[in-house]
Amino acid sequence: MTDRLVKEIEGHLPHIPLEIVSQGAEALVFQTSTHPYIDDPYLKNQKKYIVKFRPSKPYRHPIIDASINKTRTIGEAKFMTKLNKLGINSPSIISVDYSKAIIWMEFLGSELTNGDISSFKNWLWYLERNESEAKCVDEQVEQVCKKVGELIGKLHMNDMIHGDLTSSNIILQDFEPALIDFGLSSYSGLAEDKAVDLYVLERAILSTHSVFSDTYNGWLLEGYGSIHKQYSKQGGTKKYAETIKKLEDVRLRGRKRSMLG
Ligand SMILES: Nc1ncnc2c1ncn2[C@@H]1O[C@H](COP(=O)(O)OP(=O)(O)OP(=O)(O)O)[C@@H](O)[C@H]1O
Repeated sequence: MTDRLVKEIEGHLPHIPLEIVSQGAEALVFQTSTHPYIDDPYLKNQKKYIVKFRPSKPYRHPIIDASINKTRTIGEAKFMTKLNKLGINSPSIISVDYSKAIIWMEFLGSELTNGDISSFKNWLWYLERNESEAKCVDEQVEQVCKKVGELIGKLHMNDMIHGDLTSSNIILQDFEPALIDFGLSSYSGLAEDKAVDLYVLERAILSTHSVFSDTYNGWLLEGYGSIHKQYSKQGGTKKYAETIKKLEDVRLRGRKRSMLG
């Protein structure tokens, strides 16, 4: 991390111990042991919190830059608040400072035995590297994949689109999946948008967990379908059929694009 970024975050949060977790194009993500108020006993992890900060971009006009960061922080925080309200597994928001582009949130997940965070991706990789083939497709993996599908089903039944569904944006907390990273999220009831969300995850699974991708993707869609069945009174069965039909179109477009290079 550059000195400029260190200074910027230290200026906003003096005396708060911050440990960098990730530096993306859009945001810096830190882990901290400090809760801004009084510790909340309902949070899954005590003494461990996440601070997501969108730093200023020196190549943008400062007023436009501040406005973009503020809008994106508000967008992400609102989306998370709605998820929290609907009971769709995701980090609880602890505090948001729109003008400083900071979201303080619940830390989800734990360390795998190799020290990596228990994202869906890291867990599947861990199994692939350390366990037998049978273990990579055992009942527990099936359950987790189906739960991931159910989670996305709930999201889509509420006309919410993640926008960046990858196996690293799904964190396992005691084998219960939760969604993170809503920087590209949006709201849409269109089957096309939901199909693209599913397609992004399908492609991510194919490229990151290629050996068992067909099995994993099959289970994910089973879970996705089962939630829609549960929501049949709200039109879930019809919505599922429309989204899956669109998913076939999106896959076809993807194949055509890759054939054309
Ligand atoms: N609530 C959380 N609990 C535990 N770890 C988290 C949490 N939020 C983020 N992380 C960790 O930080 C990493 C980066 O977070 P995130 O994906 O939100 O940032 P980003 O991709 O840089 O953001 P953006 O896509 O908005 O630019 C995640 O992959 C995960 O390892």
